Order: sequence, then C-alpha cells, then structure tokens
Amino acid sequence: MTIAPAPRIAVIVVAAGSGTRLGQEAPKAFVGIDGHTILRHALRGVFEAPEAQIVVVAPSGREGEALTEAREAAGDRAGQVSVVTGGATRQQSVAAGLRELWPSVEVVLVHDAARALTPPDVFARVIDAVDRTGWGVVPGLPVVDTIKRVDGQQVVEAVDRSELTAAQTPQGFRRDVLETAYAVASEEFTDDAALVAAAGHRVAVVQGDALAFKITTPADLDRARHLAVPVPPVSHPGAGQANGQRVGVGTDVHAYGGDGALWLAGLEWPGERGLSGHSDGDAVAHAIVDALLSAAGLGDIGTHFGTSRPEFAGAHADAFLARTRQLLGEAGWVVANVAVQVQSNAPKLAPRRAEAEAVLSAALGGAPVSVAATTTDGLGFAGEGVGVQAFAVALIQAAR
Ligand SMILES: Nc1ccn([C@@H]2O[C@H](COP(=O)(O)OP(=O)(O)OP(=O)(O)O)[C@@H](O)[C@H]2O)c(=O)n1
Ligand SMILES: C[C@](O)(CO)[C@H](O)COP(=O)(O)O
Repeated sequence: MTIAPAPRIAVIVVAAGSGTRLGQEAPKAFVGIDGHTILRHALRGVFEAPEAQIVVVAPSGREGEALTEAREAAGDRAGQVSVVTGGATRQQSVAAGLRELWPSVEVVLVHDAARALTPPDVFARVIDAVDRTGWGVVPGLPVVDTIKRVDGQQVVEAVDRSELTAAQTPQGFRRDVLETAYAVASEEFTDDAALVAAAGHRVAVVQGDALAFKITTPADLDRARHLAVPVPPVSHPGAGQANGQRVGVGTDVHAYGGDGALWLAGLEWPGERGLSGHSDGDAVAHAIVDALLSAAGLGDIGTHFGTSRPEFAGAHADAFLARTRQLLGEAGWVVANVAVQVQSNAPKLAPRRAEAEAVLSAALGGAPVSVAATTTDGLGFAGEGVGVQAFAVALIQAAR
C-alpha cells in the first residue's frame, strides 16, 4: 500500500465570519450559491489546486457541517482535511488555522472562503512565487476606479491608482515567516500580507483573477450565482443531486380540539372543529414545510419553527411557507413544485381545492402546489375523527 507523502503545502480556508454585510441568517460560508454553499464552492477550487493539507476554519457550532462539506469536496483526499473553530476576527481565525498545521508543511496559503470562485491557477501562481522569492505573496488586480483620500465627506486628494493593487486571496507565505509574524503581531490587520509586512518581511504581488472577488454584499452573491460553475456531483453513489434537483418528503399530524375554526391547507373552514397545536394546527402546511426542508437538507420544522419561536404561535400557512421559501433561497434553492395529500373525514376539500392550491402556491412564490384529500375508510385516528394527517413531497432545484 503506497502512503501519500506528507504535504509540503497547507491551505487555511477561513470561513468563520458571520457575513454581516451579506445580511442573511446563516453564517456567510453556509449561504447557498446554487444549492451548494459558498464554502463548498471555495473548497472545489482549493482541491483543484496543488495538493495540500486543508484546514477549514469554521464558525463555532458549525464545525460538523464544515467537515461534511470539506470531506465531500476532498473525495479520496479526505485524510488531508481538518476543521478548527474560528475566532472573533479574521486574524484570530487564521491563528487558529496555523495551530493545526502538520510538521511537513513549509508553505502556507491563507484563503477567504468568501472568494468562492477563485480559480485553481491563482493558487499555483502564489505557491510558485513563494517558492521563487521566499517573500509573502498576494494575488492582486489593477484598481480600475479613481481612488480618492477623504476626510469625512471631503475629498482631500486623489491617489495614484497606478501605485495600487486590489489584494485578493489566497495569500501565500513561508511557514516560518507567517508563524513568526503572527507570534509578534500586536494589532489587527485586514489581511495577512499586511501583518507579515509589519513584521518586516517583503511581500510580492502576482496576477489575481476577476473571479476571485469576495462575496461580501447581496450584489456579490447575485454575481456569484450567475458566474458559478456547478459543483460536480460527489463520486459515491446516491449522493449529490441529479442536475441540481432534490426531492424531499414531509408528514404532519394534528388532533382536533384547537380553539376557533379549522385552518387547513391555508384556508379557514368556518363551522369545522379547530386543530390543536403551537400554530393553527394546519397539518397540510406543516407537511409541506417538512418536505421542503427535507429536500434542501435543512433539518425539519422543529429546527426552524419550534415552540421556542413565539412569532409562529397561532401562525397560518402563509407565514410558515414564506419563511421556508426564504430559508431555501438562502441555501441556494428554489421550489419547483409540491404535492400534498391530507387524510381526514372532514372538511370536504374538493370544492375549495383550487382556492387552497392558490393560497399555498402564492406563499411559495408561485411554485405549483397540488392538493389531494382522502378518507381512511374509518380506520385509524383520522377515520375515527380524532385528528388529521398530511403527507407532502417537494421538488426543489438549484437557483441560477
Ligand atoms: N472572525 C472571522 C471573520 C472573517 N473570517 C473569514 O474571513 C474571510 C473574509 O472576511 P469577510 O468577507 O469580511 O467575511 P465576514 O466577516 O463574514 O463578513 P462581514 O464583515 O460582512 O461580517 C471570510 O471568508 C470570512 O469567513 C473568519 O474566518 N473569521
Ligand atoms: C483578506 C482580504 O480578502 C484581502 O482583500 C480582505 O482584507 C478581507 O477583508 P474583510 O473585511 O475581512 O472582508
């Protein structure tokens, strides 16, 4: 059995930021581009680059998800991957990654997961320049805007942009240079090149790439969604998604006995017995929520709408479905269609089927929803009129 040589190179992928400027609920690394996260796209480029130890620095509490993403990207190189917990600042996160390096590592690249579309040749250029010069190395792009120095709202002078470069990542360093620079750092820097230069080391610039832009704002995410190349399906059978689609399943049961009229399939049914529950008890809506979350791998209704969420107490289908659609959107998915069947003795759904389908579809941004109903011929709790159960299947597809 041949044992792979211990890697000379390491790439620290910093992915522990909160993504404040992106403004989404999930930490930025776990926001979806096309059904795959920003982190997964970043790791695609990292693993297409020259072979290295890969250290992913993840937000506290999200290490497991990061490891799953990293192992999926790594394929048969999963043994070269580790995940550590990041810190309050990017610099602290890099320091956490440095502590994870293997003894064999001589060259260290530090890369923003937020630069998710960085082509592998940028990594190669940075590594080559570190090897040739021994300096720190930054990929950069010419500045195309006129840059002005300001004092508040007042422009004080123009800056000669020919003397500037827009620094990107991965930034590369000899390991001893980076570690000694971090050991003496007494202030926060926005990138590692500045920290290394402050410690007295020289830094070179090599050609960056327009695709290595940092996903910082919602406009950057839109741009990435138009530019991203689909992540190839993982090698092991049954994993990944066929051409960017996934299916999910959901069920829900509610007993009669709730206050007020019945709410079911997004409609109010005056004169019918209400269903009990934290919300309005609409089993049809909740089964759809579970089917959508199941398809996207985002847990289930309890993950996002549990009784600890008072804003959903008494809430109706539209609130649940709109929020679920938003969660899928943040993860890079759009709803293709939903089918749901309810099993109950009442109400007679057929006369209002079209109305129910319209309400549910509207809450899902117009995605088709088909609603069916059946009795259980008197069998079980549904047949005995104790409660209602619903079964839903959802198809989602990667947002483009
Ligand atoms: N404490 C931090 C802060 C940032 N980063 C990482 O550093 C890279 C560049 O940071 P930035 O784009 O600013 O990400 P965020 O800090 O998440 O964004 P924001 O400033 O909008 O919150 C990102 O890949 C981010 O995940 C990190 O690992 N740990
Ligand atoms: C490291 C970096 O991407 C180089 O341009 C940039 O400094 C990160 O800045 P941020 O404010 O942490 O996004």
